[in-house]
Amino acid sequence: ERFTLLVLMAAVTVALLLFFFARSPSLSTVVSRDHDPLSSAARCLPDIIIIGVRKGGTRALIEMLSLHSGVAAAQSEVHFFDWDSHYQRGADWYVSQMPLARSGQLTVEKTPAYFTSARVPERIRRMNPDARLLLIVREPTERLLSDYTQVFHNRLEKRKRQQTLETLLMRDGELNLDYKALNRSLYHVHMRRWLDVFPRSRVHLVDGDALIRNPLPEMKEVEEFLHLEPQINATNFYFNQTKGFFCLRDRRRERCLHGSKGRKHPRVAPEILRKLYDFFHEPNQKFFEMVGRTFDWK
Ligand SMILES: Nc1ncnc2c1ncn2[C@@H]1O[C@H](COP(=O)(O)OS(=O)(=O)O)[C@@H](OP(=O)(O)O)[C@H]1O
Repeated sequence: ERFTLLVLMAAVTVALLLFFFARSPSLSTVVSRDHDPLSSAARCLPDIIIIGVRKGGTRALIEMLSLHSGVAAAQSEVHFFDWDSHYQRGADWYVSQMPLARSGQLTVEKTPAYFTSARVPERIRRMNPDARLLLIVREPTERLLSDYTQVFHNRLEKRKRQQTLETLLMRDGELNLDYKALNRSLYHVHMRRWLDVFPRSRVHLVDGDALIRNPLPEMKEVEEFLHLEPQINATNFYFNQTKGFFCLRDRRRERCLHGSKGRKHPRVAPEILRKLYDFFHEPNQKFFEMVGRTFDWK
């Protein structure tokens, strides 16, 4: 009788054990959940900052970079180093604006206004001298026209009075050097301040015109600069005929940039265009010399 009882108890125990293991996650699942990187996600200071240029393709760059599993990207422009009201809130506030990053992921934010803001390079250096900086540049006249178009649409939304490009750009038959959109395309003026503070090796230049035409080679260079495992590949991009731009694809979804990217630029009189190309020729050469590479600009 005692033997039967023992056999019965053993059978119940085995049944219970089988039932338990069938319903519970396997040991390997438990272990991997313990090490689930998501559980150790945290916000931290950015390792990478996309400093500009405005209208250079900064949104495309950060979106393309976030295709990489090793990158966590801030969604909106933080304006920490260029807006005093934000800067005064301190590093804790800055960190609170960053995305959750899993251990080993690099955090990136983009604020294109940093590039032309005089106090920013030193402020970044003080906070993180090891920050890696990405600067995406675009042919200066094209960038100026994109800048004008952006302001035009902002004013349209706010129902403000519009000004033609000619009124802003020309003064007494000459280019108006006080026009902000023109000044922002004088890359060497702004770059000087960055190179006074950061070694050239800390700043990687992305060719914004090339990124529009064919994003993959530019992104491979970015991966290399950031010492990221090569991951971004041709399947991450597809050309959208309607939009006229490359859109992005990852395991989760396909997406194009917002409609505010890729707007039609104003038609400009050929003689004004000529003036602009002539005007930018010398500053461009200075920029090329400063950064040690050339771009295929007019
Ligand atoms: N893939 C893709 N899709 C859409 N747009 C693209 C893409 N790659 C680069 N671009 C170019 O990005 C330009 C906008 O630059 P930014 O994102 O730096 O603008 S902003 O300063 O943040 O407002 C925007 O300028 P405009 O064409 O003048 O609108 C685009 O030409």
